[in-house]
Amino acid sequence: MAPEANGVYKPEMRRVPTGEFVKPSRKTNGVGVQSEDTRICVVMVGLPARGKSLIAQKVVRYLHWLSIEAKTFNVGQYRRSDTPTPTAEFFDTNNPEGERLRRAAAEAAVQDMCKWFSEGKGLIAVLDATNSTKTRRRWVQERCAAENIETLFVESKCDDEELIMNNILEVKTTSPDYVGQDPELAAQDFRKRIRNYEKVYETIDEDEADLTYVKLINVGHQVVINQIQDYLQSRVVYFLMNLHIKPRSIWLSRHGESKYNLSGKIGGDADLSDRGEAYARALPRLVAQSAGENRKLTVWTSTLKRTNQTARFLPFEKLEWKALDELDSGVCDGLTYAEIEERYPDDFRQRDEDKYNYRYLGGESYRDVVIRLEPIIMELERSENILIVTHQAILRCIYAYFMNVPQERSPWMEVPLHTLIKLTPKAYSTNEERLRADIPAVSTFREKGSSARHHG
Ligand SMILES: O=P(O)(O)OC[C@H]1O[C@@](CO)(OP(=O)(O)O)[C@@H](O)[C@@H]1O
Repeated sequence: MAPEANGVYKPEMRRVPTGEFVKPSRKTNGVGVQSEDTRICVVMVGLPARGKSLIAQKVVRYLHWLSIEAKTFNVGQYRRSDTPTPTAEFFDTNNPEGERLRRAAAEAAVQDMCKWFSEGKGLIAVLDATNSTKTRRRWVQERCAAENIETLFVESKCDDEELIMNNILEVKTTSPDYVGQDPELAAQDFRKRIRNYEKVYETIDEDEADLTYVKLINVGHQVVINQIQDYLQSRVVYFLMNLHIKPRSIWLSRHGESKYNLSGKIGGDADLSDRGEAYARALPRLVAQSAGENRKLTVWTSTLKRTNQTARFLPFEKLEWKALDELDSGVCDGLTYAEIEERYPDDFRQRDEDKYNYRYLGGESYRDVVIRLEPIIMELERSENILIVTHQAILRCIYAYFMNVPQERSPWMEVPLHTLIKLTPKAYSTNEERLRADIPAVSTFREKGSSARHHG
């Protein structure tokens, strides 16, 4: 039986030893929700430099990771086709030409979005613009309602000067509106633009009590929610509630080389090899080098011995998560890839064909792992200063979330042993640094399509 029969995901069915090659039906969105009829437009609201684009981009990335088709429609991009580098005066509401062009850009974006929905391309769109007046919001809501699209307004209110300054800094260096301009002049102009918006800005209030909305006050500080309608909306809201946009990094490492890694066996709960042990001893230095001597981190490990042994010399608080245990390889646990190819040739081939969806007989697929990792991602979004010591498949899934790696590629990424990865989320992408410990280890990487037999 297909574990997602009737489009309803039943967690208890996850480990049914069918080994069946399960490809989620088009009717499900991969998290097991039958939501074909639900289409949501997430409407961003807020002054410039309040992190709206960052929030929009994070929501879309999170949804993609969960296999929910989503897309951002950025009104600024539409406006730029007519007015590529406007000055602050363009945004003055007393400037009728500016008003006309801005309205036209909003209309073009909404029109494209409606087309995107009607072509069945996705479930959630994010309309990224200031939508700063009640009239504009009502217009968006009515336009969407006419097309049977739900609206979820997300207002980012922020009076934390440091956060606003950070955003202005980021904008003046990265915004396409100011390409090639003097950064100081760009910042001045941008501040003027904000003042123009402030003159007409209306926060969401009682007059709009019929709208579905979330107000994020100083992102991560306070959240007000109103009229949430359904499961998919509440899912987005829950994610938004956990967000903060303070600058931070996340550190990731696989455990040190294990005795199973040495012999090419997968799964199990083996001890570290001698070289793995050396990595565990070297890790505190490597972390200090990357995070700074005085930074206090919290270390998350799986419940398996190899991650605990790797983390044991780190002078930090440690937390064990079952959800971080390696992908369950079911009946193949303890075998080498060559043995799997020999005993289960069809499975071996099927896994190669679609590694993300292939579920081991009595075990898990990468898709299953993503679902069990969701609480980890939520907790990571809420936290700062986390180092995760985990396994190859788990690390690939977490990495894919931050780096927006598509499902066809994520299970095939090379994540070497004895390497510390530092990820630093930025407004429009995530920076990555890799620090290698000078301790050799086997490679556990197997390329798509390659026979495993000659590896023994
Ligand atoms: O999905 P693939 O590429 O098989 O990688 C996952 C495998 O990586 C391994 C090593 O080969 O993980 P681990 O890092 O825990 O040692 C196996 O235990 C696990 O089955």
